[in-house]
Amino acid sequence: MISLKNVSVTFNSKEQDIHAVNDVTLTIPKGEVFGIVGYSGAGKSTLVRTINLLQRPTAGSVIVADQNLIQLKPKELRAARKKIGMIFQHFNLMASRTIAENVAYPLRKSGLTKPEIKARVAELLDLVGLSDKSSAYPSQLSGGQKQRVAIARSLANDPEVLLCDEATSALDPKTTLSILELLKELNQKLALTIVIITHEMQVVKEICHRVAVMENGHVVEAGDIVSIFTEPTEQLTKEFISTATHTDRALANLLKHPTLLNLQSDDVLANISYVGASTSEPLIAALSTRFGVTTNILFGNVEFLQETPVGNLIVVFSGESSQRSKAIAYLQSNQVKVNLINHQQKVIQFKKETKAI
Ligand SMILES: Nc1ncnc2c1ncn2[C@@H]1O[C@H](COP(=O)(O)OP(=O)(O)OP(=O)(O)O)[C@@H](O)[C@H]1O
Repeated sequence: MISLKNVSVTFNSKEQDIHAVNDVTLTIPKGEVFGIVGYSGAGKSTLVRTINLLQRPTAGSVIVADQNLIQLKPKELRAARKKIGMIFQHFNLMASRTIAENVAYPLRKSGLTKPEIKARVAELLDLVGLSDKSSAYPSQLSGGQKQRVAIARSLANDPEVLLCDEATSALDPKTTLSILELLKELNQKLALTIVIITHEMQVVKEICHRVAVMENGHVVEAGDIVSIFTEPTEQLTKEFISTATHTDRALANLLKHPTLLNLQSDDVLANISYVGASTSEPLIAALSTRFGVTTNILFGNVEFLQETPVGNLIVVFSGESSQRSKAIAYLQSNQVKVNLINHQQKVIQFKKETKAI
């Protein structure tokens, strides 16, 4: 559906050239929800704006629905753009027009008659759950409702692609979830291809099939959501993931209060993680019966990524050293990853870090 090949965007200024996007190649198939994450300034907005040529790349090609947008004449490009909807962080609604008029706006040159436009607007407002707000004005709506109107408007011309530029960043967590639910529904109902840019891994985790991580204009890592969450290779990706799984924060809290850990000489602290149908419970029970090793779970986070369960636990293994090693090998042979945590070193490091702050 979308193919970006060696796309670069350079902004020239007197002082310096800014390489906002640097040689990015990405393919997004039809019907996929694709996330682009990165810190502020990574180049996400610039990259996503090349998909509808709001930003013309300095180099590379942009192919959407088998058309190379860069080679299109202005009239052809206008037609192609109708098939690419876009929503923004601040909704961009017209304050002086009603909700129905806002949604009808993209249809003004569609060739539809007035009654046809009215029917289409009613259908779109129904799709986003706002049929009762058609005569209201944007100022009378909550942020979540305004984003629903923006979504209805972006769908007016039946697009095949929807670009979402930080679409939930101005919303509270509950409203964010409801907008993500709506996007998920539209993706499934309309086979809409969705590209979401965000700095929140939580958003990616909720809705995306695949994700790309950006830094300094480059895509540093990309992959399906389960692989990225369970086997990230880049440090930046790991940082983003820990914000969504909360494991790092839990570990920091435990290290801040070593009495909570209360480790004995035969104890080891570890972070264990697993993917897929196997749950940790029977395996942990087996460590006790097979090896005489007890497992104390200090923190647990189990969630579903695209219907695949992914578990992350912080545990203390207690038992005789050689039995502990056998128990850990047993977990590993059952596809459970075990990372031993050198807690003394971590506590020293943690104390240094907090002093530095
Ligand atoms: N029109 C422009 N002219 C000059 N520099 C620009 C322009 N647009 C973006 N930039 C620069 O390009 C880089 C990437 O910006 P971009 O907005 O794409 O990042 P981002 O990852 O979307 O960040 P944010 O999440 O803060 O929007 C930044 O250094 C930015 O200052």
